[in-house]
Amino acid sequence: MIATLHSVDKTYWLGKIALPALRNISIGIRPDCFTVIAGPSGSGKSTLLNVLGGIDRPDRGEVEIRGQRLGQLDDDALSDFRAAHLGFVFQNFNLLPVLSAYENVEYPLVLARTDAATRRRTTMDLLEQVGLADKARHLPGELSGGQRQRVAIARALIARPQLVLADEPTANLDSHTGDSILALMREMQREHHVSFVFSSHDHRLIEAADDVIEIRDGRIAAVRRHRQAQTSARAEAFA
Ligand SMILES: Nc1ncnc2c1ncn2[C@@H]1O[C@H](COP(=O)(O)OP(=O)(O)OP(=O)(O)O)[C@@H](O)[C@H]1O
Repeated sequence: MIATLHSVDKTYWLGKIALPALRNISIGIRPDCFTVIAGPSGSGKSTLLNVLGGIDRPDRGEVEIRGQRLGQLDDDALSDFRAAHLGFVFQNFNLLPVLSAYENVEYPLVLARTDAATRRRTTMDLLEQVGLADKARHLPGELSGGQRQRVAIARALIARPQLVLADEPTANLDSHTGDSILALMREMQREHHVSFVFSSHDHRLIEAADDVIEIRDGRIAAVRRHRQAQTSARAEAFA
């Protein structure tokens, strides 16, 4: 498993009123797979992704990514860990409005102090892969929703993460654009050999997934694994 949650609880408090969002969640995310966290509105999908991605800390239990227990990291170390190993895609794209498409994609490499020649090559390469090489100089405000999400996907992949987390990435797109974003994410997942984990109630995303983790009222309702992980299939081929 590339990531695991062990007995995770998370409760929000509104004054003295407890709102349990995750209750005793234990799951494993397989490497090289496309996993969907599915469930109705309010079931805890976003909370689960935030805890998995180290954006929020659980009240109880442990999150482990590539053997690193996130609970053992202080806030600075956790933020460095996220930058080095995780990519994020959000439903509202979260691009920096004053930076061009190129600069938005390049930004994580600037933070990582990658040299200029590598930055340029990697950024242009990814913009090409997401079909936006000709829009490199455009600001997010000059791009369509689908194009903005393509920029966000390129940005999520640029630091070569092993795990990309996407919170309802097609929710703000029409169904045709959503389909093309889904196809792009699938292609990128296979090409870059990363694991993608999405939250969604979009049935097309759920059908396209290797693994579906269903969540209801903060609890795991079902786990369906549709495809043998590529890594284990490869391992068997060499056995
Ligand atoms: N910051 C917060 N403060 C208080 N309660 C919260 C907060 N964030 C989420 N919740 C509550 O926790 C529960 C789970 O919310 P969460 O956003 O994880 O669900 P979701 O499945 O992602 O929903 P949606 O599909 O509508 O985005 C809900 O009852 C929600 O009201």
